Amino acid sequence: MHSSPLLLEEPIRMVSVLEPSKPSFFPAMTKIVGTLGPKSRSVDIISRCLGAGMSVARLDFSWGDPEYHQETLENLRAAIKRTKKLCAVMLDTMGPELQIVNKTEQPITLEEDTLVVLTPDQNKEASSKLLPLNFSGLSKAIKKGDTIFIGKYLFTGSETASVWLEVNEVNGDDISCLVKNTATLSGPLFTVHVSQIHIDLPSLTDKDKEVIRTWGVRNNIDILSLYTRHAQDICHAREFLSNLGDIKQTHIFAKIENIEGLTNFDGILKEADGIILARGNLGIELPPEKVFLFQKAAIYKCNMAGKPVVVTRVVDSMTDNLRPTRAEATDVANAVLDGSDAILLGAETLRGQYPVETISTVGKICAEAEKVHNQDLYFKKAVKHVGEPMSHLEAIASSAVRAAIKVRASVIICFTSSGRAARLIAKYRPTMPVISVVVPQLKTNQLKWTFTGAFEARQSLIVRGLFPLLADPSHPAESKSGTNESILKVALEHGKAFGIVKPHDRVVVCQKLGDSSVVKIIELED
Ligand SMILES: Nc1ncnc2c1ncn2[C@@H]1O[C@H](COP(=O)(O)OP(=O)(O)O)[C@@H](O)[C@H]1O
Ligand SMILES: C=C(OP(=O)(O)O)C(=O)O
Ligand SMILES: [K+]
Ligand SMILES: [Mg+2]
Repeated sequence: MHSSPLLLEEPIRMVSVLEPSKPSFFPAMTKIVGTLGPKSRSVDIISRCLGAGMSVARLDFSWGDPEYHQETLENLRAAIKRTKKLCAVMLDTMGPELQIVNKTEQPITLEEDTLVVLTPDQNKEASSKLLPLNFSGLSKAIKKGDTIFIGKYLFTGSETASVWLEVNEVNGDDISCLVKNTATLSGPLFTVHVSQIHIDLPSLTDKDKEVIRTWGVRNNIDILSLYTRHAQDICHAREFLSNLGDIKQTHIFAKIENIEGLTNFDGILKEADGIILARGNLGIELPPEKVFLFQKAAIYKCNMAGKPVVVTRVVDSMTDNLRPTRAEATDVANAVLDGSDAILLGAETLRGQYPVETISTVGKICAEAEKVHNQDLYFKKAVKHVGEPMSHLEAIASSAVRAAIKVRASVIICFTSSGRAARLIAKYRPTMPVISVVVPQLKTNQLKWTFTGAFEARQSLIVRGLFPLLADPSHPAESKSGTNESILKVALEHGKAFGIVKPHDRVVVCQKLGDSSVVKIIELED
């Protein structure tokens, strides 16, 4: 891997640190995924989250029933209507996640140096002596001396409510463990992580399939987040989706949670539409001094492949605090400089006290980091990596970005149907927003005629720098004629309303005229 010595544009003027960041009407180029739950499911709060810059909502089926998530989703839809802001929907599966259900929800205190038994008998009640696990195969996969981590669902790492256990003895299906630190586990659900073992459960479990087949299909989900250990996991999930009508278009994001996913990363990246670096679990699995290395190596590979990459667990402490720690604030900026497309918030929005403030704080940090990202160096690396001869579309996309930077365009407008052209432009990390104008196409499945475009538009809401606009379906006939003038007008109006296009600005447009793809530079009047 070639790593970059210069992620920052240098030298940074020291006084720029003291210049207040301009209040921006426009969100950061880096996208924010918010997990919706108890503290973020009313129409009012979701509207404010959208206003603060959330562009993807994650509904996590590791927890909650379909009716609960449906209610949240209906509220999201109402908030989208109210705010007129687009938002994609991500369904997160449970996969082979190990969990302990605490039916009584009474807090459980585990004392250092005492013993606790993990049992697969889920009829038992959780207590400080016995913890019922949702998996019966663990005793066969584990041995004396292994380490087990148990945390609150969406553990943040900053709470004192996580516990480390050391396996003392395996007795049939039961595992007796030594408690390494005193902690009180609270809440209805705890996540269990065992380092470096293979959990013999499919990545897409029967429960996940049921949720996708019913809830996912009913709601036309845009993105599926899949616990991934192997490229085959993605292929299987895609095959499963292919038989489910419209959601065969759903993008599959591979969530890399453990060493298996890390080892098979290249193959997974080839098959997936995007990658989520689940640093919560990975951060436990890897030695602390190696976490940054995986992050940088993985993001680089995603960037060069032109596939979106999402980083999780950035501002855990904002679950209970209005300000992030310095380490967290710096970590967000570094994730942007490393090249991530989006930041995923978990506990912060799901059960945190400040979901809206967290989104806006993370957005502000991202925006500052984007300003000093060394685009020039990045661009050269990306072009070199592609090599020559380039495909036509790759040449067009990179030229559009280069031209836009050279003429200081305020925005790039890209016409696209499949979304491919817009994603390729984003790959070259333009410093200005890209309005991806998705032009609907009429298609039929022999039963009915429908327009494509809505999926494609929403799916770009997780890509750095892309701001989709779904063109009016009354336009597609015109797009065939290749002029698109009236759609372009709408896109410019949209840019003006957003505050990113002003009179006399230069704009780069990428579109097809007849059979040729063209990049043109236009100078606006007033
Ligand atoms: N409806 C459209 N009108 C004009 N140009 C378009 C349209 N859709 C795509 N293009 C242009 O065609 C080229 C291929 O884009 P791409 O997104 O790969 O389209 P698709 O895969 O849907 O044909 C790009 O230059 C893009 O800007
Ligand atoms: C996002 C993560 O996991 P989960 O799906 O459990 O929230 C993570 O581990 O970083
Ligand atoms: K999950
Ligand atoms: Mg996790």
